Amino acid sequence: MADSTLTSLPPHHPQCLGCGPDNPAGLHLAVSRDGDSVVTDVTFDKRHRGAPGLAHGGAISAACDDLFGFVLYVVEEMAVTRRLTVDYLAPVPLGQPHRITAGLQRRHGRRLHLEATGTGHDGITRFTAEALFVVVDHHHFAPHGLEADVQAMFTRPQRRDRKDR
Ligand SMILES: CCCCCCCCCCCC(=O)SCCNC(=O)CCNC(=O)[C@H](O)C(C)(C)COP(=O)(O)OP(=O)(O)OC[C@H]1O[C@@H](n2cnc3c(N)ncnc32)[C@H](O)[C@@H]1OP(=O)(O)O
Repeated sequence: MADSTLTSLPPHHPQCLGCGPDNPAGLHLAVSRDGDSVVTDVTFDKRHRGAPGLAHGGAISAACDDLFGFVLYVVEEMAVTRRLTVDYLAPVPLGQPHRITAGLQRRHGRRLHLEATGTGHDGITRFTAEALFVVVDHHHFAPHGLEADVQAMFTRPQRRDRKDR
């Protein structure tokens, strides 16, 4: 991504499956904010193979889910996935970059309705996704992780946004 209007966002945490730089099995998504949307350019490779030469649907789903987790930086709420739906419109070839764009479609109380679109650099939209996230507080995470990590996650959006693209 080299667009000048984008603001890069920090990973959820270093070991996150979607965006963690230290997760050897991760997708290593680099995510930026573009207004009220978030974007990432993902290139699936042989680790993400489903059918020969094509990305596994679960890998595509994971990329969408994690990107939805970055809309939370825009909404400035912590929330988790309650429901995720992916429409696989066309096979996604390995080795070809796809830009996924996600944003908030509407909010009802704790319910955040999110939507995403994945389009190849050839202009073909190959998948779309919708999700229901439910707003939670730090008690949701605290029993399962280090308290410091949880607190960092809650304060990071405001502290670590940076303009560098
Ligand atoms: C270190 C930090 C790292 C943080 C790192 C963050 C990384 C982000 C990564 C991407 C995101 C993920 O993968 S998250 C991981 C995968 N997801 C999870 O593990 C979540 C597991 N599920 C849960 O914990 C729970 O079900 C919750 C918290 C989602 C919701 O439980 P709850 O709090 O009891 O809420 P509940 O009453 O059931 O539902 C809330 C509201 O939603 C409505 N609702 C519920 N289901 C539906 C539905 N299918 N369609 C419509 N509406 C629904 C209910 O009617 C209610 O409306 P009303 O009464 O309010 O009107």
